[in-house]
Amino acid sequence: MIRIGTRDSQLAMWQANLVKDLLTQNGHAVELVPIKSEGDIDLVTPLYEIGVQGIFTKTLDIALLAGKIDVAVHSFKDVPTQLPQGLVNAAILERGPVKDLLVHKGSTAFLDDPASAANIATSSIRRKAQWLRRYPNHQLHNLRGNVIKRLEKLASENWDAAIFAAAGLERINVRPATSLELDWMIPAPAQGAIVAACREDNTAVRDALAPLHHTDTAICTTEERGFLRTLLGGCTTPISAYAYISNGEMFFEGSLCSLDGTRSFLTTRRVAVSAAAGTGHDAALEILSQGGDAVIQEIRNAQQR
Ligand SMILES: NCc1[nH]cc(CCC(=O)O)c1CC(=O)O
Repeated sequence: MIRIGTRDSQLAMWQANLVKDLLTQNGHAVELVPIKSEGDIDLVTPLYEIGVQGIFTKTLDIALLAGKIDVAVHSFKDVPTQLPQGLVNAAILERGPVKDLLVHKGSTAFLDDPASAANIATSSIRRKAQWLRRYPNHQLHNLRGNVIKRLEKLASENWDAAIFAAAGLERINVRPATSLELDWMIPAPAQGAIVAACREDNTAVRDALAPLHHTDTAICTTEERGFLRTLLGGCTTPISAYAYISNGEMFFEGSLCSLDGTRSFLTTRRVAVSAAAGTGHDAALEILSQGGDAVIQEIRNAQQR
């Protein structure tokens, strides 16, 4: 029996059920194990020694390390670039919707006029920075919680719109008709991809997960996360990256924005898939050498306050 741990948000359940269905189709016996909260899990080893990071992923990672579950399913964009010791990303599933969406309330006139005023909700500093760069006069508001809570909050507030990952809304079938894709906004590294992690030494589960691995998605998200790792590491950051593969080539774009959106760096790469490894790292070094290092220092200082 393969035990898949899942948190109880609708998106987490959807993702865990996808992995369950795929494993079941391959003849495995699978059960879902609800993981309540960090407080419920007793562990002898202190967290800082395990090296678990990642606000959305650590509860499941701890359950994996404690042997309470065999598989943890995560939104790959929530997974720190530095994995806890003893765990592996055994399968990176084929990517779903990648882009960010604007959920609005019927009117989007404020999008066409750069001098317009509007109230836009998002707690992501990546989305804030890119938005302010394009619409410097708009007012941004914090909006936290799971997808359903955020949609409810948007409806109850006097805001014009809020920004969501397309994957989060479309997978659980709650994308409102009043929404549009932000084709100009570069997504978070690994947005729209799902990863199934397990213990490094659990060869039976690694073998079971191997057929779920999607090579092109893995190549692209590895470079996106490499870009993030070289620039800053695992914190939430105004760092975006997106890569896709077409006709044997990988097209990569990565950007870094200052928190207020006034300065931004963009770099693009086009490489043969066979030479993709290191593209994200290389792109990050270019941005650092062109003045991005000063922006990164500002972000670090702001996060220490
Ligand atoms: N930050 C939380 C989070 N982690 C993954 C998703 C959506 C699914 C995905 O991008 O894979 C979301 C919600 C959002 O950003 O709106």
